[in-house]
Amino acid sequence: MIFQNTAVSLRHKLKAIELNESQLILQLHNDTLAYSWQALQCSPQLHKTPFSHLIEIQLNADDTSYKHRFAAHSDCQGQLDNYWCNANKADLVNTISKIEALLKQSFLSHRKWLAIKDKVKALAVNWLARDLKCQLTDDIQKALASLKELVSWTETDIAEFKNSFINYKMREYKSFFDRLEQHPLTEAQQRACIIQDDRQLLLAGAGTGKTSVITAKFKYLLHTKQAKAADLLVLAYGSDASEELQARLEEKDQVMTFHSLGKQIIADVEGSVPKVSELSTNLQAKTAFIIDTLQALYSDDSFKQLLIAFLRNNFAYKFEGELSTFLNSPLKNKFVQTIFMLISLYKQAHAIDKISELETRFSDDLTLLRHFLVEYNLYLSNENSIDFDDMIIRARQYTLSGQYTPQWKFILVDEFQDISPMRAELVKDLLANKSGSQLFAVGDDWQSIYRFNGGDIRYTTEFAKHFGHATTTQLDKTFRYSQALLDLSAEFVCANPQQITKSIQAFSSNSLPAVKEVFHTDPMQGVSEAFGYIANQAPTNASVLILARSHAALLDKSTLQAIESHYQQLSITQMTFHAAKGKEADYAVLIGLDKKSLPSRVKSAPLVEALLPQVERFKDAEERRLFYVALTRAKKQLVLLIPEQSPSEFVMELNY
Ligand SMILES: Nc1ncnc2c1ncn2[C@@H]1O[C@H](COP(=O)(O)OP(=O)(O)OP(=O)(O)O)[C@@H](O)[C@H]1O
Repeated sequence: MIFQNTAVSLRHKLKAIELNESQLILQLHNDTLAYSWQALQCSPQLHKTPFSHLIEIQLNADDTSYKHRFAAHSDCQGQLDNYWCNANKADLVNTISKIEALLKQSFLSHRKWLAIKDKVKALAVNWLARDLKCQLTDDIQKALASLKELVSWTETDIAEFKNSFINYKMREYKSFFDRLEQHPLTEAQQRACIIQDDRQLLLAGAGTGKTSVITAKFKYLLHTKQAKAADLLVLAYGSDASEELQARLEEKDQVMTFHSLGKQIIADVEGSVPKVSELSTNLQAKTAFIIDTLQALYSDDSFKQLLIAFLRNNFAYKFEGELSTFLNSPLKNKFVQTIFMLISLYKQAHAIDKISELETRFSDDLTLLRHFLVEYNLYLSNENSIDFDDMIIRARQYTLSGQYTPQWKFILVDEFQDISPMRAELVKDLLANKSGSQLFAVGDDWQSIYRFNGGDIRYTTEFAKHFGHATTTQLDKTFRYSQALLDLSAEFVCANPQQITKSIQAFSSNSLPAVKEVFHTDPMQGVSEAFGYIANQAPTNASVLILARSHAALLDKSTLQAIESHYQQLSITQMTFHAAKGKEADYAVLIGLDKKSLPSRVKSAPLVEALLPQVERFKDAEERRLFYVALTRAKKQLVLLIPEQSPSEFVMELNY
């Protein structure tokens, strides 16, 4: 079809335009330009000017538009649109149907939406810039209606769409979610399984079923064929949690601690499982190493001065006699422990480039520490071994250098509130080196209690800042204890305004008061009164956890044995507040609740403090969370042994 220029003027460089199925041909006086319809960003547009027309052509290849003066035949625009639509409709219809399929197929993750948004934007430029002056076929009209809707989606529309997707999947997989665990999953638990954003944080409180959700999500991803077992990695904080998760999943190899993950990555690259140094596991070996190092270096006067200053500043120890005097003092063990802690923290801080900022403030202590580090590294290399920090450090190096290529599409991390910077960086590296991989972090900022091991609560409270755009949801029911215990423990922990507010309800009611107070003037009298009370009302085989802030505050072995043999109908275990994380029992008996012991204000060496994550502004923030952990272990009743003379300020603050 040819449209001749209807005006004759030198300003009109176009003689005619020719349209056929495949091309638009512009005949100029001295040239011919041919464009395939697909090369045109949108249908050429005729603009009416006072004396003529302009035909405007926009090429896909660049963003400039080309305009030619041309006096048009009246039907020219309709035909231009018609040819362009016919040639480009397959792209529109196919892209829109792919987008629709993508939206239905899996959860609308942030990355997926960004990709869809880009496509929608490009199509809108092509198709929606102006009304097309031709008859549109049904399939084009349908696709354009979808395009118009997608292009106008606001954040609220996206949220609504995601919500209806989740509701649809909850209906579709109802019987799966009902039968997955011993109990049907709650709506919040199901939602956490279905949501599959690139970065997802599930915030929970104590006893809200975090472990149930991790295992359920793992099984859901497999069941819905979004993942094969090899695509999934579950990371647990410690070996207890890892074993519990392994026990609940068939695909046991997919569950690891951070250390076993590091070990596996190293073994993969190096071809053999690395040997773990005895200095990491054996206290005697540690002590011998420190003594040997001290004896070897003590004759160096500068080392001696650094050591004397370190002991004075950190332990108020005055070096008066020989090295042997110090080595026979009770401080020796604490010194061994501190140096090993410093070696570990130094390595962790070094791995994330955090040492330089401490150089000036801790110049002497760092110099002393480096003496130990040199010897330590020599020891490990002679032994051809690594320590626990190396497992993560080396795994990161191999991942960053490309020697190791992670295969996991879905990384699920338990106890996220206690993740340390080095571990968080390893997770980031694994995600960055597997395109499209997703992170599901499950944590409870109210139970973050491992700062002394490098745990940094800010990875949870500022999750998106560290990991990028994220969907955060909460578990809203606790299955462990009554509303009364829930209220008092939540109020206590949230006295710190930095803790994230959560709305949690108790799943079941309990006829017993939340707390039984046992006031005492003598701790032993308190213990026997507490057990008398429990034995009176508890059914046979009721479980009891005796909990204390420190090992020193726990019952001595003979007292515990005496209680166990007196109350054989009860199943009694004792542990520290820290060790109780993740545990539950019918009754929790909290002991050692005196002013001096709780909150603990034991100070670490200043360099240790500086190497650990920043201290929170709120006073005793971590101690408060630790007490919250202890308060939330009891299913039936919490028994508080309160010294009449000097009760802990934490106990006085409880509102029941
Ligand atoms: N949907 C549910 N219905 C009934 N009980 C449930 C449900 N989900 C979990 N539970 C039960 O709740 C209890 C607590 O679960 P779990 O140990 O996973 O909690 P948690 O959030 O890890 O607790 P914590 O942080 O205190 O260790 C368990 O006994 C578990 O079986």
